[in-house]
Amino acid sequence: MNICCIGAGYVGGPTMAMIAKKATFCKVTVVDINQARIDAWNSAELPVYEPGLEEVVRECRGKNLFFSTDVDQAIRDADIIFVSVNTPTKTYGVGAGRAADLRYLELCARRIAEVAQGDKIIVEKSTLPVRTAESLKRVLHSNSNGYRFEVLSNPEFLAEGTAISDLEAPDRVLIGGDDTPSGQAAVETLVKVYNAWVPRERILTTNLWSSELTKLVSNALLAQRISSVNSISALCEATGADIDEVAFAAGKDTRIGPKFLKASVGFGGSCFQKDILNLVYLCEYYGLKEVAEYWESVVKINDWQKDRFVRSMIRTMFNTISGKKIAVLGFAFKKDTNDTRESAAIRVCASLLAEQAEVAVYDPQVTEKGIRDDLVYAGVPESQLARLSVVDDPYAALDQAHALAVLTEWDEFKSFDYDRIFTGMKKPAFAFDGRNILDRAKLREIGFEVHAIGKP
Ligand SMILES: NC(=O)c1ccc[n+]([C@@H]2O[C@H](COP(=O)([O-])OP(=O)(O)OC[C@H]3O[C@@H](n4cnc5c(N)ncnc54)[C@H](O)[C@@H]3O)[C@@H](O)[C@H]2O)c1
Ligand SMILES: O=c1ccn([C@@H]2O[C@H](COP(=O)(O)OP(=O)(O)O[C@H]3O[C@H](CO)[C@@H](O)[C@H](O)[C@H]3O)[C@@H](O)[C@H]2O)c(=O)[nH]1
Repeated sequence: MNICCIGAGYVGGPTMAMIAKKATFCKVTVVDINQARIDAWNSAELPVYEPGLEEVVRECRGKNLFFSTDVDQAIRDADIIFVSVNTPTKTYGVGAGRAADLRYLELCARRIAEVAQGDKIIVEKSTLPVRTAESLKRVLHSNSNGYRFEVLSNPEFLAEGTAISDLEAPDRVLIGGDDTPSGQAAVETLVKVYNAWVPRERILTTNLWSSELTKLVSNALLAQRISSVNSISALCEATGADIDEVAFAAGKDTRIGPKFLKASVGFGGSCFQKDILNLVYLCEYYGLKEVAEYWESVVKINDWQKDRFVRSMIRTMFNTISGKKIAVLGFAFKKDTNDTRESAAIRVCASLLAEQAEVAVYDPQVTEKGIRDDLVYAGVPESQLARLSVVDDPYAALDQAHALAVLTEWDEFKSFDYDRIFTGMKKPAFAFDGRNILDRAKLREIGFEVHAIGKP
C-alpha cells in the first residue's frame, strides 16, 4: 500500500515514521514544500526533537519511509493521502484570532485533485473545524478529472515529548468516515493500517463530524482541567492550602482521575489555545453564545495565570525589576521538546522585558534564534530585545542574577548545584518556580526565597 503524507511537521513526521515501522506492508512518503525541513528529515539532525524518534527514522528511512519535496509524484503514487498541514488560528479577516486558517489544507486539496491519476483515500490528519470534510469533498470533486476521493477524518492525539510512546500505544485511534459502502470500505482500509500494531478494540470508527469534533473537544477538556487547577492555585496561595495536595486528593476520586491536574505558569503548545478558540468560533457561528463564553474562559484563565506569575515576581522583588537580572530556566512549552509555540515563556519574558529587566534565558533544546523570533513575533520591540541574552550554560544565566524563574519542567533543573547558584546570585536570592519542580525545603535551607504556584 502506498501512503503519502502532505506536511512533514511535528505530526506528519513522527506519525508516518511509526506507520512505516509497524505497518511494514506500507511504503510511506512524507512530502513538504519546505525544502529545509525535508533536508533535515533526510539528515542526521531531524527537524523535530522527540525521544525515540531518531531510532525509528533510522530504522525505516530509505526502506519504506521517504522524505521528499516532490509533492505531485507522491500524490500520484499514493492510495492513501494524509493531509497533515498546519491549521493555525486565522490572523486576518473574518474570524481573525479565533477561526482556523484552512488555506494550506485547501491548497492541498486542489493540488491532489489536479495531479491525481486514480481514485484516492484522503485522510484529514490536521485538526479541523467540524464539517471541514464537506468543504474538502467539494473542492476535490469540483476539480477532479473524474476520479473518486473518499474523505476520512483521523485526528492525531499524540502529545509532544511523548510522541513515540503515544503513537506506539495510543489510548485510541479515531477514524471517521461516510456511512456509504465506499466510505466504510475506506474506513476499513485505514483500520487495516493501524491494526498492524493497535488492537482492534482501540480503533474507534464514527461518522465524519463526530471524529472532527472529538479532536477539538478532547483538547478543550484537557486544557479545561489545567485552567481549573490553575484557578484554584490562586485560592491556595490566598488560603494556605497546597495545590499539589488538593489536586492529588481530588484526583484520587476515580471519577476525576489523577492526570492533567498539575498547576503551572500556564499551558502552552501549538494546539490547546488554537483548538479552543476554534471551538469558540464554531459555537458563535452556530449562535451558541453561552457555550462559546464557557470555553473561552479556559483561555482567559490561562492568560491570567501567566500574568499573575509576572505580577507576583514584580511585587515580591520590591515592586521593581528594572535593571535586575532574571535567569529564565526553560523556554519550551513543556519538557522534552524544542517546540516553543504558545509557550508560557513567551508572554512571561515579554512582560519581564517590558518592565526593563535584564533577561537571561537557558533552555537545553531551544535555539537563540527560536527564542528571539518568538519574542519579535509577540511584538517585543528591538529596544527591549537588547536586554535579552540566551546562553548555553545555565550557570552563566544565573550568575549575578537577582532571581531565577523556572518556566519549563526540564528534569535537569532539579539537579543543578543550587549551593553554587546561590553563592553567585544577588541577595536576597529569589526563586520563582512556575512548574513546582524545585526542592523548596532544600532551597530555603540554602538561603533562597522560594515562591511556587499554589503553595503556601
Ligand atoms: N503538534 C502537535 O503536537 C499536534 C498534535 C495533534 C494534532 N496536531 C495538528 O496537526 C496539524 C499539523 O501540526 P504540526 O504541528 O505538524 O504542524 P507543522 O507546522 O509542524 O507542520 C506542518 C507542515 O505542513 C507543511 N505544509 C503547509 N502547506 C503545505 C502544502 N501546501 N504542501 C506541502 N506541505 C505543506 C509546512 O511546510 C509544515 O512543514 C495541525 O492541524 C495541528 O493542529 C498537532
Ligand atoms: O497537568 C498539566 C498538564 C499539562 N500542562 C501544560 O499543558 C501544555 C500542553 O501539554 P500536553 O498536552 O502534554 O502537550 P501537547 O503536545 O500540547 O499535547 C496536547 O495537544 C496535542 C495537539 O492537539 C494533542 O494531540 C494532545 O493529545 C494534547 O495533550 C504544556 O504547556 C504543559 O506544560 C500543565 O500545565 N499541567
